[in-house]
Amino acid sequence: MGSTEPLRLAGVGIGALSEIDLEIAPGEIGCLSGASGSGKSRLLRAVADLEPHDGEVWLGEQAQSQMPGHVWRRQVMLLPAESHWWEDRVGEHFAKRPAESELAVLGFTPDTLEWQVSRLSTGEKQRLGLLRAVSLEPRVLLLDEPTANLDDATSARVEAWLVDRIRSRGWPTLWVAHDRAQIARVASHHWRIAGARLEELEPA
Ligand SMILES: Nc1ncnc2c1ncn2[C@@H]1O[C@H](COP(=O)(O)OP(=O)(O)OP(=O)(O)O)[C@@H](O)[C@H]1O
Repeated sequence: MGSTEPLRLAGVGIGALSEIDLEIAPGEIGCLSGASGSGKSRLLRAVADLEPHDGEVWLGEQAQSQMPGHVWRRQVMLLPAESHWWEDRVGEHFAKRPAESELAVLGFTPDTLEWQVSRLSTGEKQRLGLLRAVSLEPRVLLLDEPTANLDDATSARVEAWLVDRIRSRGWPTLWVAHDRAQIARVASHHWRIAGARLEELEPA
C-alpha cells in the first residue's frame, strides 16, 4: 500500500524542544541531526505517540490525538536505534515471509529466518529490524540512525535499498542521521536541533 499523504508536525513540544513545525511530503526524506542528548530520539517517539507531547502530528487529515496509539503506530512506524525482539527465532517476527531477494539485498539468506535471535550481532539486528519494519507496509517511517552499526559497504547497500523503498512506496520519512555525506545523498530537507527549535539547513 502506498502513501499519498504528508506528515506534518504542528507546534510539537517535548522535553527541551518546543513549537516544532515541519512537513514531509510523500516519498520525501527529512533528516534530523543535532548533538547527543539534544532530543532527536524523543522527538521521533513523540511522532510515534510513544511519549506525551504538546502540539499535534498529522498524517494527511488524520490527527494523532484522535486515534488510539497502537492504530497510529501501525501507520507511523518507528525503527528505534535498538530494535526489539521477543520471540526465539528470527522468522517468528515476520507476519509474511520476506522474499529471498529482499533478504539478499540486506546480506541474508532464507536460512537466516531459522536463526536464534540471541545469536544476532548488533548490525544484523539493525538490518533485520529494518526489513521487519518495511515489511509491515506502514504509511510513514521514523528511522533512528538506521545505518549506524554497519560497515561502509553494507551501509551503502542498505541506504540505497531504503531510499528506493521509501520513494516507490511514497512514505514520508523522518531519518535521524549524523553523517553529512549520507544526509546530502538522501535528504529532501535537513533540520538540525538548535536549542529548543529546529533550524532548516541545505541538505547538500
Ligand atoms: N522519558 C524521558 N523523560 C525525561 N527525559 C528524558 C526521557 N527520555 C530521554 N530523556 C532525556 O532527554 C534528552 C534527549 O534524549 P534523546 O534520547 O532524544 O537524545 P538524542 O538527541 O537522541 O541523543 P543521541 O544522539 O545520544 O541518541 C536527554 O537528556 C535524555 O536524557
